[in-house]
Amino acid sequence: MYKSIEIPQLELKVKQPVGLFINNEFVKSSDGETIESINPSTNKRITSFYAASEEDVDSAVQAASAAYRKVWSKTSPADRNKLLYKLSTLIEREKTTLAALDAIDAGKPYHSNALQDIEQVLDLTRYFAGSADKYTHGEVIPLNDEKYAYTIKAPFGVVAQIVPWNYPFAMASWKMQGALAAGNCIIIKPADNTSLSLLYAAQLFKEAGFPPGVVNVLPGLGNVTGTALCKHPRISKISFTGSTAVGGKVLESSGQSNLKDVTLECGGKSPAVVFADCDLDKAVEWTASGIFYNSGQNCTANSRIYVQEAVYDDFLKRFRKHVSETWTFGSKFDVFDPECTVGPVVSETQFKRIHAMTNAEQCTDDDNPSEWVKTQTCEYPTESQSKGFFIPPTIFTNVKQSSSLMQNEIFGPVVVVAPFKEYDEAIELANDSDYGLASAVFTKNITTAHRFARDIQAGTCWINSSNDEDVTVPFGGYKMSGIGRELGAAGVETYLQTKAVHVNLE
Ligand SMILES: NC(=O)C1=CN([C@@H]2O[C@H](COP(=O)(O)OP(=O)(O)OC[C@H]3O[C@@H](n4cnc5c(N)ncnc54)[C@H](O)[C@@H]3O)[C@@H](O)[C@H]2O)C=CC1
Ligand code: BAL
Repeated sequence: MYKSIEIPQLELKVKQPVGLFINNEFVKSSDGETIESINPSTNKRITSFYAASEEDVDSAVQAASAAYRKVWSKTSPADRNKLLYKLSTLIEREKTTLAALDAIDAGKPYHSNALQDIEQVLDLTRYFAGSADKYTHGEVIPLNDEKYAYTIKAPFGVVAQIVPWNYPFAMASWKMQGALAAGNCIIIKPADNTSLSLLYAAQLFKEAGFPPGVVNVLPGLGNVTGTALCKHPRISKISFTGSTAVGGKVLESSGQSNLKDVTLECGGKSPAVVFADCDLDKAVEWTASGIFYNSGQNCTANSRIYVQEAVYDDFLKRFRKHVSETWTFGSKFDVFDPECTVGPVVSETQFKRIHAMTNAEQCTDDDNPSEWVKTQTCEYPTESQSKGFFIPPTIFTNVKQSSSLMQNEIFGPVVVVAPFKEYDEAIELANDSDYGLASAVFTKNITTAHRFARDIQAGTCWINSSNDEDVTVPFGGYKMSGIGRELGAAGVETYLQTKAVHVNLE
């Protein structure tokens, strides 16, 4: 159930679990199916691991249901606090390995990105440890002299969680730690192309003292393991992060099975609006990191930048220069090189998808590809330099608002920059999207800033920053970007249902 993975850049030898984690044990899948993990920096195989079948999903549900009934529903918030806190100390001990696994599996630059993910996981594990006895209270509601009511916040019991590949261990932790703090047992499916860090972390939950069956990790394919989780009648809640298309399928499966509660965190096409009165250099820095961090594979990436006409040319000049100097593959095409700030995209599928979108291979009547102006701030690596999925930071201008580049989520290091004249036009352009996840505004005018925050149709608005997250602040989307919120108090509350108790003293 373990394989050895060597990471020579850190002189690290990892004893990697490769089984399904059910009842605190790593086991083979019932049908013996496996998945290969590929290193996107090299396009070479790392290892393979077991993939859960429908039967395995059922075994995990049985394990989680039994654990909930016999043990976990009887634990106190204080016990859950202690277990989560202990978990945080183990994650801290294993920080290097967890970050290194995400670096080789997802192509994350180790120094500037993968380590930051684990720092965030540490913050949120401590935060949710402290939340276990704070966001789980009901309330008392006085009715009349003889009657009152109170509410109990009750966990769902068994919840399923499906996470994507852009922040493998961090996205899992956003969901797991909150659900556990609220008192649920969980079955979590990592993305099939980035399962290693979560499998490694599974053993830390056991070491921390979580009883068997409380945490189950089922790697597997979306249309097998994911579908079986979405349709299972004994799972009461599902939380999903990934594409809007699959988010729709999760909702559909819930409707066709048992109306399980659904939280969705889906795609985005987040605008950044740069007013002429802002600090232009700071706006350049924030919007560049807001699109090129994690190679643009962020649901909140500011992939559309609208700049007020008076500073449009100046912004573009400074933006191109800053990106070419700061956002780089590094000379070694190695995510462990401290110079590397732009890693490869996660897979060959994503590489080809982004290539097709940016080379007008999927154009509609609304596109104007012959007029697009495209700047790449560096070259693709040659075959001898790297066989990895590196895509140069790419800046488009002269793109119509209705164009696919402007409307569709690209999920790569690709940004479109366009001019606007006045506030009303800016807000209209910014809101012209099916998505509504995040937004950013750059201005020194306090009225403009807060007007924008009021008018923008998005779950997050950054004033004079971008893609700035904090585990205490709720996160989620308007429109087709999702349903519900994660992180902050919402990260626990979303895993609780309310029971009303009516008391009659007559
Ligand atoms: N909002 C976000 O953070 C993310 C957005 N995306 C968007 O989706 C595009 C495609 O990426 P994909 O890997 O195809 O995302 P995806 O939505 O297919 O994958 C996300 C997760 O859902 C699972 N899944 C896939 N099909 C499923 C199904 N039928 N039922 C249940 N679970 C299923 C996958 O195994 C994975 O764990 C990206 O280019 C990007 O635009 C992708 C990943 C994360
Ligand atoms: N930064 C975590 C959520 C996302 O952007 O995909």
